[in-house]
Amino acid sequence: MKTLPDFDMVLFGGTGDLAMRKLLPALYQQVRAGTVPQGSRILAAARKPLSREAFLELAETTCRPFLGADYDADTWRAFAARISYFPMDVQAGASYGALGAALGLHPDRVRVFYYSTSPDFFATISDHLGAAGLITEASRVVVEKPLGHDLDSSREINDAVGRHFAERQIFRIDHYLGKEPVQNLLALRFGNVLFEPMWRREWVQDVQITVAEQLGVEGRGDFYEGTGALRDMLQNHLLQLLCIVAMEPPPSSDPDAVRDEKLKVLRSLKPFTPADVAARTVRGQYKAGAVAGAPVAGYVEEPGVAPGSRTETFVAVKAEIETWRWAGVPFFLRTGKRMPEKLAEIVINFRQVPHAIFGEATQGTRSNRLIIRMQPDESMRLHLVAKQPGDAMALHPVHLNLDFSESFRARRLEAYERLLMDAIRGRLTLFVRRDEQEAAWRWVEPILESWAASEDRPKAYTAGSWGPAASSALLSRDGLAWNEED
Ligand SMILES: NC(=O)C1=CN([C@@H]2O[C@H](COP(=O)(O)OP(=O)(O)OC[C@H]3O[C@@H](n4cnc5c(N)ncnc54)[C@H](OP(=O)(O)O)[C@@H]3O)[C@@H](O)[C@H]2O)C=CC1
Ligand SMILES: O=C1O[C@H](COP(=O)(O)O)[C@@H](O)[C@H](O)[C@H]1O
Repeated sequence: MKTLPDFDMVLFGGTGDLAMRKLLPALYQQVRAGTVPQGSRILAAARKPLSREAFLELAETTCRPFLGADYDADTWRAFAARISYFPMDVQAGASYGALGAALGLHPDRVRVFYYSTSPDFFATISDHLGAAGLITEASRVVVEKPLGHDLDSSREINDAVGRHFAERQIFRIDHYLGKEPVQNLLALRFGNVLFEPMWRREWVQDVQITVAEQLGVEGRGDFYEGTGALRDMLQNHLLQLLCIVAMEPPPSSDPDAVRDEKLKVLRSLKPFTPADVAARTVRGQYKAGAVAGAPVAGYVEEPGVAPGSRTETFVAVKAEIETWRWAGVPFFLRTGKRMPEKLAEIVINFRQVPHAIFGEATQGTRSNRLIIRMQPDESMRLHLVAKQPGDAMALHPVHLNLDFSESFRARRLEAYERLLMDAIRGRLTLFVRRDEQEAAWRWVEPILESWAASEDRPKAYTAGSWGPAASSALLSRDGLAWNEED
């Protein structure tokens, strides 16, 4: 892998869940891969009044389980040597002095500010960085999702960040875009001629996107209460996946060429009327149950969750794209916490053969579908039927493995690892542009408004199930069912 340019990365929220589970492990992996130049530095900042040594101890203990067999003490030492820690309140302008002194004057050196804190701080941090003169031409800022809680608040944050950083310096991260199978889907669609003629309403019956988690809110109840599954997952991750499936071939892989096409998809999504919200969305909230054989509490019993909370932990939506390519093809999206398994997949269900010369055997539900799986395993499989060896013309479901993981022995990069490296290199293709983000908010807002105005509560589902029964009904009304393929 190519070496990165010399960089300084300032990690606001350096003691937080995201930093410890994803960001520091991603940087460690790059040190291990030998791509991080000797002089590059990681400057972690958070409120806790820790010494550098205490922070490093906390980081090692917390990150180690996420590194698994890739942890080794020598590499960790080499990684830790690049880290410093700044105890500071990001709201206090005076606390940026020490950070500025450490960063020094290096106008050409890549400087990445990663905002891994609540989005409530993004404007303030940007203002203080600007006032302290810490934003150079070679600076970038990475902002986490969800950005705001609706269109207006996302605009306010984008305006505030945009007062100090040009759009080309703003990296709005959506880690689902960094997942290997998503990259591979782009390669499959735009690197081959085979699928393009079939990638349209004439041949595609429906598309299903599922992101299911076994986890609950994992101590993030306070955060989740004001967020819910629609804002936390669907507004960003699932809609970005939908864009990758549905976009027209871009003229190049240039960031704006790709993002222009995604924007067109978001702008072509059929808007929701209040009646549509009732008919085309389902929201659920888990109650006590069992996941992976262990009993788990219901959402309202989680710390930080208000009694009687109406926050949804599950959402399913039927989306429609009003273009010649996709008219009439339903895109079903669902995501939820405390589901039976961790599963993230995109299923493209192609139409069945128009005339079945082999009888019913070719009409089975298992064939003519492409499954792009991001979790738990990473794979891309085309499900077909083939003749079973032997005398009789008996057909049997088979699949072609399209990601050729056997052919490529290189280590697969974790999504955050790829995206952090892209941010350091200044590559914007896998990051979300402001207009895309706002189009996504515009589309989900009527759902949020209808839910807020409604007397109805989210439908209860037992932890460890696939969500409320209404989720299956959303598809069965079209004579369809969620994929249950292994
Ligand atoms: N966790 C996840 O899986 C994901 C998180 N995100 C987003 O990433 C961001 C961070 O999330 P997460 O790590 O979970 O949040 P946490 O609550 O775990 O961490 C928040 C971090 O912000 C720091 N912080 C809070 N207040 C201040 C302050 N006044 N001054 C300085 N530092 C402060 C905390 O420091 P201290 O510990 O010292 O108080 C802590 O390091 C959020 O925007 C979230 O929406 C996005 C996708 C996934
Ligand atoms: O962005 C988020 O994603 C995680 C799930 O990510 P995954 O890569 O593990 O599927 C989710 O748990 C979290 O609530 C959300 O903020």
